[in-house]
Amino acid sequence: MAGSVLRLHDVSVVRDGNPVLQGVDWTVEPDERWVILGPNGAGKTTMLQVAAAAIHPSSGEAVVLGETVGHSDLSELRPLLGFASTALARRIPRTERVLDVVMTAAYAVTGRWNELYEDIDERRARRVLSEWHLDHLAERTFGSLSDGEQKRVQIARSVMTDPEILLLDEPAASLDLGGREELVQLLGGYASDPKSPAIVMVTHHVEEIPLGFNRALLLKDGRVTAAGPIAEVLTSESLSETFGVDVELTETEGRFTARARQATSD
Ligand SMILES: Nc1ncnc2c1ncn2[C@@H]1O[C@H](COP(=O)(O)OP(=O)(O)OP(=O)(O)O)[C@@H](O)[C@H]1O
Repeated sequence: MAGSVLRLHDVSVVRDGNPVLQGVDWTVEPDERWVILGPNGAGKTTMLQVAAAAIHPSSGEAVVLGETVGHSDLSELRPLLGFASTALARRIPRTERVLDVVMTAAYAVTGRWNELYEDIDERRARRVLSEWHLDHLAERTFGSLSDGEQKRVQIARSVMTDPEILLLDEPAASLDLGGREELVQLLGGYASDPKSPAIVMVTHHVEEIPLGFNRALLLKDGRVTAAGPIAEVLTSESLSETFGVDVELTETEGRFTARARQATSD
């Protein structure tokens, strides 16, 4: 689509009387891949929920894929918004066949089911499974997969409908080193493909930022402390300020690591 995929203008979200997001301005363009970082409770998941049009701003304006949230019927947009989170994954029946977990994402799009669609959807689901290194697991049940495999299935499901924006809430959480690296590598390949949609990923760890991610947004207490090109925004200083810890950030060949600096005694 032409134009921005997401535009937030002076967005605030109040929950239980508490400001969770305050005065957020943010624009996401189709070729951008964003990482959102910030301390626990900073409002990261809430940002994704606004971006997914799952919640309305308490004030300000959110425009998702050209439609203003709260002023338009967004049901037609749903298939164009890919979303993967642990909360969503909990709703997937453990006994469901992996192929069906991915393929059912398409039912919501077509809203119908006949042999022609079955064929097209199954072929697409198998192709998506293969892209996420899951083809050998297509006939297994979701509950029998490892955490890493389940995470990849969630992402495969969220890209099945060929979305225009992909929103990922902590996709590498709870993965061991091998699982994390496999996922980060696959996400890196996906993010680097110009045909891929805009991507927004929330994470707690800079180590989980895949190659190809080109924008970063830092949140603290519901406010954006920095947003823009990743090389400008992700610095030792900005992370230290946002997390309230004296942090040293290192970048090696496009991947990041962060650690707290040792306190020095005078
Ligand atoms: N449904 C809700 N009702 C009341 N408060 C909420 C609700 N959802 C979130 N909050 C509060 O809003 C704040 C931001 O929550 P959010 O989940 O967006 O933060 P986060 O940055 O994703 O946190 P974490 O890193 O811990 O996942 C928190 O203080 C949280 O307790």
